[in-house]
This record gives sequence, C-alpha cells and structure tokens, in this order.
Amino acid sequence: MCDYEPSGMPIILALQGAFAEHQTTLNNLANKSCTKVKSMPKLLSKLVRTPAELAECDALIIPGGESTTMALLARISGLLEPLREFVQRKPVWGTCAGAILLAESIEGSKKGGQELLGGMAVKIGRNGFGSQIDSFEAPLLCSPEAVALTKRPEEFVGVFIRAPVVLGITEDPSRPKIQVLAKISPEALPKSEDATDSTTPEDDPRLIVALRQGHLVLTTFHPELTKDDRFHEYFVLEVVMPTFSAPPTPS
Ligand SMILES: NC(=O)CC[C@H](N)C(=O)O
Repeated sequence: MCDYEPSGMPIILALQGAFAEHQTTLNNLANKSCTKVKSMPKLLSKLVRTPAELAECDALIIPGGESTTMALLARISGLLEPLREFVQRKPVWGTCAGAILLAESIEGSKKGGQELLGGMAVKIGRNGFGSQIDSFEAPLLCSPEAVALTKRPEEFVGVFIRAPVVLGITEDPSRPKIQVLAKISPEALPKSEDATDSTTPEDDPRLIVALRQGHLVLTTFHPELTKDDRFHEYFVLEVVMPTFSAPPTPS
C-alpha cells in the first residue's frame, strides 16, 4: 500500500543546466524494485519553467548549470519570488549551481552581484575549486547517519565541475540543525599558494560537499551525472516523503 499521497510532485527546475539528467535519474529510480519509490510514480519527471507549474509541486530539484544565468532567467519568468517562498516551506535539493542559489551568502559573485534564493545557513564560494579545467572526480565519504547514502558498499564518486565550495556554516539553535551528508578528502582541496602548512584541519568547511538543513539539501557536485542514484534516493525517501507522512501541525 502506498503510504504517500502526493498532491503534486517533486519537479525539476528547468530554466537552464542539467535538468534532463536529473529527470532521467528520477525516472530510473521509479522503475527500480524499491516498493516505496515505486508506489509513487506520480512523483517523478516533471519540469518546471513557470510560476503556475511551481505552484503544483511539493518538492523541487534545482540542477547544476550557471547560477547567475539561472537567477536571471528565474527573475525574467516571474519565478524568483515564488521560488524564495517555496524554499522556506517545501523540500528543495540544489546541486552545484542550485547549491549556490540555496546559500544565504556567497563569495565570488559576478560583477553587479547575484540574486540568491537563500534558505540554508551557509556561505558558499563560487568556482571554489578553480575554473572548468580544474573540474575533477573524487570519492566521497558519506556520513553514517544518512543511511540511504551508506548502505551501498561501493564508494560514491562525486563529479565536480566548476564546483562551489562551502566556506562556512552558521549554527543557529532556532533553525534546523545542519547535517553533513558527505565530505571529500583533504587531498582534493586546491592548495593555496601562500600556504605554509599543508595540513587541512578535519573541521575545515571546504571538505563538506553535501549537507542538509531540515527540508533543504545541497550538494556541490553533480550526482545526476553518475550512474549511482543514492543521492536521489536519499532526497526522495528521507527528505521528501517524511514531509508528507508527518502529522499535520495543529493550528
Ligand atoms: N556545474 C555547475 O553547476 C557550476 C556552477 C557555476 N560555477 C556557477 O557559479 O553557477
């Protein structure tokens, strides 16, 4: 029996970037033998480009691409304010450029600044690992608390393309706690030229590549460009579904 009655569906912001790859991964996930996911095929494969389409959905994936362009297109399509409102209430997962948009503050924005959606108490640096030619793949260390991410024996290889980097996290007891979902190893970090000490402290925020704050998730890499769908499964099963099964809050 389906324990999930969606009024709409998680959909993928399709203004720019790698939205088609997210859609393919979600559709493949729906066809897998996971009963919980299978029981909600309505969940999958819708793209959103207008405020009316956004109003119909219960969760959203913001893909990687180019965050300045995406914000500009969102403004032009009348989606910027509806999106800002959406992220306050509903599950949203931002990948790469999408992660930049979910940050509350950023470094390295283009001249003239950059509009953000905000929502997550993090500071992000754009192109934190360098330019396009510095794109790389690296194995991730997934947090044991994120069961859906760790139950597979093979390591998850993250694809980083002009990836943003987490520069800081603001802990605020009045807001949902930030949960680190995955890190990279210190060797993957770019070395600064004036660094005298080459060791990276374990709590360096730049090692964090996936995190969750309540109903919001960000990954600085591109899980939709690998065959491994565990981050999609994590988002659907552990972030989106619980928001529907939760008892309504008394008014
Ligand atoms: N692959 C990506 O999504 C890159 C993001 C890009 N560096 C930006 O600022 O938007």
